[in-house]
Amino acid sequence: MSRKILVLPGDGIGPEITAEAVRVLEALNKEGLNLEITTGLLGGCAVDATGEPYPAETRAKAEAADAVLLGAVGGPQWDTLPREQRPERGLLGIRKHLNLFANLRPAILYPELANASSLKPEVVSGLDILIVRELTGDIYFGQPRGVEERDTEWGRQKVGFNTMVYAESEIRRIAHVAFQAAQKRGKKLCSVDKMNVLECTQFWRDIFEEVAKDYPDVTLSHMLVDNAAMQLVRAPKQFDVMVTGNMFGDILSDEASMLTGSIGMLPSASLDENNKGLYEPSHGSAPDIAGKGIANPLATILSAAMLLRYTFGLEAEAVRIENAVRMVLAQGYRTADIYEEGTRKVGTREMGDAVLAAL
Ligand SMILES: NC(=O)c1ccc[n+]([C@@H]2O[C@H](COP(=O)([O-])OP(=O)(O)OC[C@H]3O[C@@H](n4cnc5c(N)ncnc54)[C@H](O)[C@@H]3O)[C@@H](O)[C@H]2O)c1
Ligand SMILES: CC(C)[C@H](C(=O)O)[C@@H](O)C(=O)O
Ligand SMILES: [Mg+2]
Repeated sequence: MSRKILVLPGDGIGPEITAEAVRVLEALNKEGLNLEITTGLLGGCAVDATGEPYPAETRAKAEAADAVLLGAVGGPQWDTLPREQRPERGLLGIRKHLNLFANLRPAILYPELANASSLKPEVVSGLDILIVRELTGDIYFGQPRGVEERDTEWGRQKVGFNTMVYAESEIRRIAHVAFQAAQKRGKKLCSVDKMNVLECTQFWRDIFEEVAKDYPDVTLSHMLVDNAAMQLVRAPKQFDVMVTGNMFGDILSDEASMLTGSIGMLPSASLDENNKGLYEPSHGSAPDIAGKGIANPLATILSAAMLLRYTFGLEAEAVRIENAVRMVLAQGYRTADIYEEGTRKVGTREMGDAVLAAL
């Protein structure tokens, strides 16, 4: 049986960075992994071609695939479209459609990038955090949402609103993913919420306390999100696995990426209950550098490693890719975002070449 991978390059730097990850997968495929790689449209490029950010053809391809590798979607040229047609809706659409509720975002500092980190080397050296972000609930999807005219305490006027909502079953299933991840790592889980203000997240905390009884070997702690944002830059190594809702996870994972040197280093896996997954760098389409051939492809290449690990159980091949990335960093190859004096500045394609050579 072939292993079916759907590649969705998307917009901006998406096609440039996925091309390098696909070259890595194809190189390994020559050794008989039986990967069957097809491509499709998601995001702004899909809107331009079909009028929809997540067209029916892509939905069918996504259903048929075992795993999806995504570049990134979005860009200013689509920001003024009606909301339903914006590229980001395509991304939210595929996450919801495939039930990809568990988003794993590992923030690992490679020793060679200690000086590229936003923090002092002694504060970050050896950093290895896993952020588990719930991905298909929260204020991102909650109803009601919109803009409408209402009577308010300041008179009748237009009001914008979104709703933060989590069902008990949604909290339980992400809690199990997080506790099990913690069991495999340092047996320490920090759940991040805003229970001092938001009922929804008090409920989140209460459910986590209940689920904790199933995992007596894991130490559960709780932290308010504002403090967590501060602690991440003060003393990030206090964390091992962090778990939080969709919106807080979005923000904290971008913050954590800078501890690793660049957002161009942070891969991610978005999984359903059966390890069908979508794999993508945590960053966006970077319109400011798109088409210049200078984007860092390593987050996408590392996402391809996660794809082999989580969807196909190909641990040895995943480790090979990760070791190749370590090797190119040790050899001094740097894209502009992680460049420092004394290293070799390369573009997207040359970085891909270096990873292939290291493989
Ligand atoms: N998963 C996704 O598809 C995704 C994620 C985030 C943002 N977006 C979309 O991307 C567009 C741009 O968003 P943004 O500017 O806020 O965030 P962004 O992550 O695209 O860019 C933020 C900054 O990081 C830099 N950067 C990002 N990836 C890089 C890489 N691989 N190598 C080097 N530098 C990199 C960019 O040049 C920019 O300066 C928006 O339309 C947004 O909605 C998509
Ligand atoms: C583009 C956007 C919808 C997306 C999100 O907020 O989830 C992105 O920021 C991410 O982190 O994957
Ligand atoms: Mg984000």
